[in-house]
Order: sequence, then structure tokens, then C-alpha cells
Amino acid sequence: MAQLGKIPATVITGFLGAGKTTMIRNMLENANGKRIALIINEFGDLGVDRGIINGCGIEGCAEDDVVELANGCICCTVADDFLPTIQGLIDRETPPDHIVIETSGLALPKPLVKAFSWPEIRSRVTVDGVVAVLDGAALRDGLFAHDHHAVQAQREADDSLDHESPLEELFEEQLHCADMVVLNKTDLLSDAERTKVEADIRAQLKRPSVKIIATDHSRIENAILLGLGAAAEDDLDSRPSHHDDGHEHDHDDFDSFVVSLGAVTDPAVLEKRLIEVVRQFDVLRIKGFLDVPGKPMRHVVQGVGERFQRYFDRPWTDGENRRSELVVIGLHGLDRAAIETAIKAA
Ligand SMILES: Nc1nc2c(ncn2[C@@H]2O[C@H](COP(=O)(O)OP(=O)(O)OP(=O)(O)O)[C@@H](O)[C@H]2O)c(=O)[nH]1
Repeated sequence: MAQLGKIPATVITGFLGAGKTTMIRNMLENANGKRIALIINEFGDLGVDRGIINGCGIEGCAEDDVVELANGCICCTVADDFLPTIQGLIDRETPPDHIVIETSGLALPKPLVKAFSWPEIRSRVTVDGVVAVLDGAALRDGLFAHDHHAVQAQREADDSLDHESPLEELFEEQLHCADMVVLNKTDLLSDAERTKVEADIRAQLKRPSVKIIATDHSRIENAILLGLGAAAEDDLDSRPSHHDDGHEHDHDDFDSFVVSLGAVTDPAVLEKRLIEVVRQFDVLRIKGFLDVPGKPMRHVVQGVGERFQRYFDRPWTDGENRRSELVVIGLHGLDRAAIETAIKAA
């Protein structure tokens, strides 16, 4: 009962494009009057996730309940950015009923959970649960496995490199910190693939009590997602991390940049080009917004690996600068100039 009276906080972790923002949108749509404050952190200089959440038009989702932490990855800036933000939320005249934190796809969740054991926070907030959203299709395709080709090649060229690949390490960090695992994108898996992926995850979990829930488009009831009662800040030792020995974590393993384009007359043509870019340059994630001439709505582009999705999400507002911008994320060493040229090719 030690958690009584504390505001519960849910940490949502999961690799780039796994379905974290989709999950949060569903959650807000079904909030039923529960006042949820959202802290969003993403990798890359373009606030796409915040843009998508704020563009959702969900009733009760007030702009000032969504806070974006844009200065780097949340796990490295806990003291400077995260702590004051959470303090600001709990000091409000009407504090939120629940706080949800969407970490960047490249963040380690444990440093964040640790921050909740700091005295100023601990007495007022508890980590209700760490939820890891996993991309079932990426797991099936072996993205986080030992033999991911780019990483393997790097390691063969230089055997002083860390034992694990950056992708594999992140996957483990996120999985080992979780109180609940959401195996998402099951619509892209056959039954046999899903069974195999689930068994692989189960074999890697350190705590047998962690539940794996399979989802399609991150659809999960709020009653399951919120209210896990884990008090994760009291249970750090059971969440092993590669960085427990004080070994610094940095994001030099990954690169990201924003490509600005003029108006895009035919988004389908651009999509084809983007798929080519992903294939050619080993890009992990592309997302952003397009200005399609003659259309009153903003066009969203979402790419996870070679899988793309596009849709018009909301009207451009009066006075808003209509523009096309995409954030490109991949492993360190992306050839920015070549990628920009390829994306902009006429
Ligand atoms: N087919 C399929 N697509 C999905 C599913 N869940 C999410 N997506 C799509 O995957 C893309 C990425 O989803 P997001 O929710 O933005 O993922 P994210 O984890 O927030 O991504 P980052 O914040 O960039 O790390 C979007 O195009 C989603 O529509 C799913 O279950 N099946």
C-alpha cells in the first residue's frame, strides 16, 4: 500500500517504429475522463510524434498535457530535462491522474526508471509499469538477432567492437526492463511466426511473471495497460542493464537528420523513392509530414524499414507554414548527402 496517493507513471519503451505512438493515441481516445499527461521524447529534430498526437483531435487531450522533451534522448538527459518536467506536472494545481512517458525508440528505459527513485519524485510518483512495445515483423525478420547483416559486417571488420550489436543491445535493455511486453504488428505474422516470435521473447525474459500480450495496431485496453502496480523504481535490481557498471551510453551508434523538401505533388512517387533509399542505405526509420499542393490536409509519411504508410491527418491551420519535412534515422555512418540527393531526385 506504500504506493497509495502517488501518481502512477507508465513508461513506454520499444524500438523505432514498434507502435508506441499508435498505442498512446488509442489510450488517449479511450481515456474516459482520466486525465493523462504525456511526456514525449523522440530521436531526431522533428517532433513528429507530438505532431501526430496533437493532430489527433481527441477530446480531452489538451495541448498542455503533452510535453515534448526534444534535447536528446531522455535516458541521457534525465537530470536536466526529465526531472523538472515531471516536477512541473505534479506541482500543477490539478495534477494528472496518470503520467505516460513515451521514450525514444533508442532510449534505455532503466536510467529513466532510476530517476523515479530520487527523493523529490519518489514520494509523489510511482512507476506503475514499464511497457515494451515490440515490432513482431521486425523480430521475425531477425532485425535484433546476432546476424543482422550490417552489424555483422562491422564486427567482422573490427573485432574490438562490443560483443553485441547496437540493435541487439537496445532490444535486450528494453525487454529486460519491462513489466509487460506488447508483441505488436501480429497482423503481419502468420500463426506459426507469431508462436515462434513469442517463444523467442519468452526465452529471453528475465522475470517469468512478465506477461506477453499480442496486439494488432497496439490495440490494448487501458485497464490492462494502466494500473500494473509494479512500483518499478523499487525493483531496479531485477532489471539488468548493460550499463549497470556505469558504462556510459551514447547514441553515436545511430544517426538522424531532417530532409526538407518543397511541395510534393505525388506522394506515391516519393514513397517509391523512399523505399529505394531504405534498401540502398540501410535506413531504419523515415517519418514526417508533406505539403501536397491543392490539398487542405497535411500528409503523414511513416516508414519502418521498407514498410510505408501514408495518410492525410489534419488540415493545415491558418498561418501554419505548409512544408514537407522528413526525419531519417539509421545506424551510424548514414551517407546524408547521398540520401538527400536520392530523396530529392526529380
Ligand atoms: N501493420 C501494422 N502497422 C502498425 C502496427 N502498429 C503500428 N503500425 C504502423 O507502424 C508505424 C510506426 O508506428 P508508431 O506508433 O509511430 O511507432 P513508434 O514506436 O511510436 O515509432 P518511433 O516513435 O519513431 O520510435 C506507423 O505507420 C503505424 O501505423 C501494427 O500492428 N500493424
